[in-house]
Amino acid sequence: MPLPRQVFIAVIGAGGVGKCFLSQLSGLASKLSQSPGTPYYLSLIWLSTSKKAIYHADYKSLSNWEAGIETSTKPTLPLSELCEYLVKAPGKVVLVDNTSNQDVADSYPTFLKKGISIVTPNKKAFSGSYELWQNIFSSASNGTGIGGYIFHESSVGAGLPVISTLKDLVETGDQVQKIEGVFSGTMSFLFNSFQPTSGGGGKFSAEVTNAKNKGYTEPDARDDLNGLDVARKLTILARLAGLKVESPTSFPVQSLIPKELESCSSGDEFLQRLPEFDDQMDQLKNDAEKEGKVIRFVGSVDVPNNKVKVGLEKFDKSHPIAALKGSDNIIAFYTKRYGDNPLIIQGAGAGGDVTAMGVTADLVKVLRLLN
Ligand SMILES: NC(=O)C1=CN([C@@H]2O[C@H](COP(=O)(O)OP(=O)(O)OC[C@H]3O[C@@H](n4cnc5c(N)ncnc54)[C@H](OP(=O)(O)O)[C@@H]3O)[C@@H](O)[C@H]2O)C=CC1
Ligand SMILES: N[C@@H](CC=O)C(=O)O
Ligand code: NA
Repeated sequence: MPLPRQVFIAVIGAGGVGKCFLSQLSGLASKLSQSPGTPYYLSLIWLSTSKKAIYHADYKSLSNWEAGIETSTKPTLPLSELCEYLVKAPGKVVLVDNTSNQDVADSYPTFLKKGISIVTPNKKAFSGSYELWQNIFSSASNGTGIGGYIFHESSVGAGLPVISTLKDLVETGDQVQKIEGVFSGTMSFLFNSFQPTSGGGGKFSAEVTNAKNKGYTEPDARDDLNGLDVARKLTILARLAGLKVESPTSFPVQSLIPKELESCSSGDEFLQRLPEFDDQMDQLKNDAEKEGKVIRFVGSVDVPNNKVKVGLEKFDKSHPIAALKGSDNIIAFYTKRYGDNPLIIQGAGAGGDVTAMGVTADLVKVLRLLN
């Protein structure tokens, strides 16, 4: 029987998602090490945050990473040096980007061209410029060339199988006509708690803080409230459906950031001042209530008409979108094959563990391909 091959794992980002991923990785690694005949075993060789890193020059596996990264005094390396370090590893490498950093995203083509595979929940790589999107996929192998593999399931709907489903629809020749629903765990949680269908609900600003504390928001919650997070997800889905969307700001996106707070210099200052605007949100809620409706933050991609939009809409209380709970997303694919009854995916759309699950599942897909 051939000896199992070592696959080296490098992780950038150890926040809410990163920590959950590392815990799932250790479960996966120990499961693999106990299964007879496994073709590979996993070694964590790199872990970094924005300032610090832990790694060994001789590619020895990292142990006790949690304390290690906490107490490390080693500065992180520039991305070009990280790439050089990983390229020289004595085996295949998978880079796991658990940041929301644009520079890391911009460097994917470089890593991929060197044969390093990537799995990530970072939306910025796939919703930045169309040129970056093309560069990433022309540098990747995904079955054809010599580059690394890339998967990004958790960049839309966290661990929910949204991207894999859309790819399956497109690759099997279905025609996607419309994709619509609730694409943000934060926005879902905010409106489900601020205006539940049963009445009552908390103050909008307090729910924003709750969403942040639960790990649903982007590192800066303004990236959720300005609609850009949903716009990024729709950009990704629209591109996968065949539309050449130039950027997440190339279509109408409604922002919930009050004008007066657009100039806040930090996310913390923004959260501190947000309660001053609770009355404005209450007004929207009361207006909807008078019509017997609730407000929810939704988005849609209309493929034949090449239209994408993101913003608030009112829904009857009996509508499935109105009845969502917690951080649930609901995503409906209207296609030629599915006709009037769309294919629907629903479930938690944010949170460390459910997001890390999509990343870990992508890692398993890469491992199968590396085999
Ligand atoms: N949270 C969720 O529910 C979901 C998140 N995602 C995506 O997952 C990613 C991570 O989110 P989350 O874990 O919540 O974010 P956090 O803010 O909790 O963690 C981000 C981590 O990335 C690190 N980081 C930031 N910039 C860099 C950099 N340039 N180099 C190295 N490390 C860096 C941070 O380090 P430091 O602490 O030093 O700043 C931190 O460890 C994001 O792209 C997000 O959009 C996707 C779906 C759902
Ligand atoms: N902030 C995002 C995280 C997942 O993509 C959200 O709330 O949906
Ligand atoms: Na997903």
